[in-house]
Amino acid sequence: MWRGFIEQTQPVNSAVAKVHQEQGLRNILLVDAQDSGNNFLTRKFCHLSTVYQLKKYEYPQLALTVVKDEQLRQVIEAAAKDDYSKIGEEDDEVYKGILQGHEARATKILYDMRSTLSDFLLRVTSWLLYKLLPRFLTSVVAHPAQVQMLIKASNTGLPLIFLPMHRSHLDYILISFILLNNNIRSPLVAAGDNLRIPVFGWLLRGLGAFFIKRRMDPVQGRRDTVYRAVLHTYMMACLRAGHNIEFFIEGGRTRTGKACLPKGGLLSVIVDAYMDGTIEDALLVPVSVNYEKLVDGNFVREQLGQPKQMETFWKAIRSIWSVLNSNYGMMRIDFNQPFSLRELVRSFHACNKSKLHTSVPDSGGGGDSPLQSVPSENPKPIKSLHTVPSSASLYGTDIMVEEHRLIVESIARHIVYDCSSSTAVMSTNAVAFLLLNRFRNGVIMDKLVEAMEKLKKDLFYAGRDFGFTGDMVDVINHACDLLGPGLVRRERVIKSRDESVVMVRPFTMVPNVIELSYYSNVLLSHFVLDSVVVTALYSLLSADPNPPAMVGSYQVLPFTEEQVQQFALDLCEVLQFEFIFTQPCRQLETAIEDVLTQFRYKEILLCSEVCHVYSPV
Ligand SMILES: CCCCCCCCCCCCCCCC(=O)SCCNC(=O)CCNC(=O)[C@H](O)C(C)(C)COP(=O)(O)OP(=O)(O)OC[C@H]1O[C@@H](n2cnc3c(N)ncnc32)[C@H](O)[C@@H]1OP(=O)(O)O
Repeated sequence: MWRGFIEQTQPVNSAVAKVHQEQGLRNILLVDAQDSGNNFLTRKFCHLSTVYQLKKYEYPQLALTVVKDEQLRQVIEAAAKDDYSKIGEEDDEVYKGILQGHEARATKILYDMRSTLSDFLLRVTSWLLYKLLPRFLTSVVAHPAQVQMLIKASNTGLPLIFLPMHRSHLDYILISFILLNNNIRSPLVAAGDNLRIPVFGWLLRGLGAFFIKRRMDPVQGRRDTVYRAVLHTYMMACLRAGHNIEFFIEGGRTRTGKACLPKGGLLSVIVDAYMDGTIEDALLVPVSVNYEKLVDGNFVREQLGQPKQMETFWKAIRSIWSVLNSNYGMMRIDFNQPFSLRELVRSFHACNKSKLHTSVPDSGGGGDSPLQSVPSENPKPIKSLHTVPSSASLYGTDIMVEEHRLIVESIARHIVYDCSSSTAVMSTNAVAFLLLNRFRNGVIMDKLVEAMEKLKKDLFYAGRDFGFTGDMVDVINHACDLLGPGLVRRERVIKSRDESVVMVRPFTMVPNVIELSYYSNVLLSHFVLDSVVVTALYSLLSADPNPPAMVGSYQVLPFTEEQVQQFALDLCEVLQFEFIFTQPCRQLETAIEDVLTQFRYKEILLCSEVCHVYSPV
């Protein structure tokens, strides 16, 4: 029901509010009317008064500065000379014509790209969002301490570079909304130019979007140097002018629920800006976002191989209308500890010096992965995971040194790893994970409750945060309601004459499983290395023709820990384009050793002097 224009300050759902209180979180959709002063009007129109009182920032428009940039001019001239030399004619008029063509193109690229961020538009949109968001989200939850940390970071005067995981179109809206309402300068956000659609494109541009091509060089093998130079110069100018910047390092929304491998193009510009002294430092802020229910529908069509549908004005209107009339539960946003770019680069230099001496060159020509950027304690040949190298900077003409590429890639991977391991686990993630991986044939409610408690405990000890608390039966029912009867069904089954139990089952048709696994995959980052080690153990076991000897209820495994470790490393190499297994500043070998130690601690594996013994459970 439309809530009218008299403004709501009471929790929409008091049970939800209680959960937030317990976890020390804050629903940012609620405005404390008491803070707005005692005036009747400011209490009644607290949203209006909130947006009115926001800190005013200047958002300089930079198109003119960029057009006049000397380095950009040089790239344009170089491109014109290149084209002119291909014609093979000596005629100044022809050259002038080509040059003008390139200049006109650069100007058009720039005007299509630039943001027109406006303080007024931000305030109006913020007010509108206070009205609209509660219609389809029960809460948008952030940690006040994290917001305070951002305010402190923003007070340093350094540019903040927000690097969120991308799950939904709501991500960037809510990030800007939170920043704005906490008096932090709103960022310029890199948007794919597929979003430059009528009306919405204009609106997004005014709210901070700058539009980029999703593929730098649409024609394979031909570098679009002019485009690259415009983008590079524009971003440099933005940093110089004190703008904060945001971009989705994964390059698009995840279709599977698991983190995508990062893209280095825009990040390389930020690193360049520090390296060439344009900025003295920048604070990189990884941001994790998660939704109880995904607002953008599902990606099943695309997962089944059908092409992505283009964004259009009418499609956007239809989606907004359908979103406004549904319930998507809670959205959770976590701002992680900002990294100083200067510190990152310094520590990379320090670590990498010794690493470059200890590592063995990769035969595939891919260079060394930053996965091994910290040198081993006992220098031994390090297994290198292949990466696809870039040989030139985004600027298009500079040759990029290998170390620069490694720094960018290492930072990018670190950010994605941090974001995915600090993503709060929602009720829907936990329920989908258990139903798909443990109880595909269904499970009675009591057993599911037990499994949820155990999962929660395991994740808690591993340092994961949750988007749910309270009675587990309620949590499961809430998750099942949100997932909907198309994915999970609950039915009462007769257990004995006068006893019936609730059975929870996932639908196991392919499209339903794909959709459910989107929710479940949020937990992949937590289990992936364990799974690799277990797969290594089983593979070694099944490769042995003799049945394993038994000692009591334990099987004796005829191989050493080193063999398991080596096999696990090989598996990681196979899966390197699917997962980031550990932080780049940590050795993969160490991470695998830690998994084995955990297995011994949990008595999944027992260790004897000659071999390993493991419980078949
Ligand atoms: C009040 C509230 C208001 C609320 C309301 C606010 C809303 C207001 C905002 C709306 C905003 C919408 C936001 C939508 C969300 C998206 O649209 S997400 C999609 C768009 N964003 C992104 O993709 C960002 C991340 N992507 C990148 O950085 C990509 O690299 C690029 C720049 C798009 C290029 O991608 P690509 O063409 O696939 O090429 P890629 O392989 O990455 O490399 C390109 C070049 O980068 C350089 N490069 C790549 N890797 C490296 C490396 N490791 N080291 C150095 N250089 C490197 C090289 O020069 C490379 O060229 P080559 O050497 O390969 O020739």
